[in-house]
Amino acid sequence: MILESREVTKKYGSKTAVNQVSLQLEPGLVYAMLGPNGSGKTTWMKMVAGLVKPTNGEILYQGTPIGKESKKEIAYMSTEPYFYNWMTVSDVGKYYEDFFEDFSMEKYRQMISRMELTEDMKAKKLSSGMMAKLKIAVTMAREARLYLLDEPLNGIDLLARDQIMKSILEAIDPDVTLVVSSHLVDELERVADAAIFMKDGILANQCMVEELRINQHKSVVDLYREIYGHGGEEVC
Ligand SMILES: Nc1ncnc2c1ncn2[C@@H]1O[C@H](COP(=O)(O)OP(=O)(O)OP(=O)(O)O)[C@@H](O)[C@H]1O
Repeated sequence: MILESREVTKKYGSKTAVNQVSLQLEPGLVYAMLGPNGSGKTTWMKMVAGLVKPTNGEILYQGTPIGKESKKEIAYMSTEPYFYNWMTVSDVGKYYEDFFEDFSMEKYRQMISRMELTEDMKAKKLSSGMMAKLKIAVTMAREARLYLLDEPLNGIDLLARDQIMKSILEAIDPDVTLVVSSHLVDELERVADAAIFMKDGILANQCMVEELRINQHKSVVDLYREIYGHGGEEVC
């Protein structure tokens, strides 16, 4: 196990964004984190990244509470804007290199070229899809053990999405863990080993994609429809 979330709760005033979420992540697996808007995906990821403190419960990274050390090995890509307008793609790499010991400039250059970006492009002139690609490139250029990608496919066109997911998967070692949130359920299903379903801050369901297919003859999309369409009583 690489990460354990033990009855983790986050409250913002009277709003409970994440409600007693207990789950375990195994090394080498790709997790699809699914759920409608406001179901708590981002809040949970931010807590794992050490950016938001749980109100209750604890998160253990390799058996130790998350903190300064875990931040060195957990790479988080947020949905929020990242870069200063004046930066070029090359400046973004240098900026990250200064921040993260595990940042590999070589890996960054490879990711940039796969994303069809060039080093002299200015951040302020990038389209939203190109900006999304740059965020992925800079995040995946870290040699982390756990990557949390919050909606990485947002703003990226249909044909580029498959290529980008492929680049993300190729950028990691086989024992590395990836958690990807997205509303593009069927696209994530194609690459995910496991699915985590969040609903109103609660962990509504969790399953292995292959087991779901073999044992219940269902796809992740089918289960998604059951959980969010009819109350979520099904357990996989
Ligand atoms: N800083 C904050 N202050 C107050 N409420 C917040 C804050 N951040 C999140 N929330 C609330 O917590 C709930 C969960 O939000 P969160 O962003 O984690 O959901 P999400 O599943 O990532 O949604 P989306 O798919 O829209 O990104 C929402 O009701 C949201 O309004």
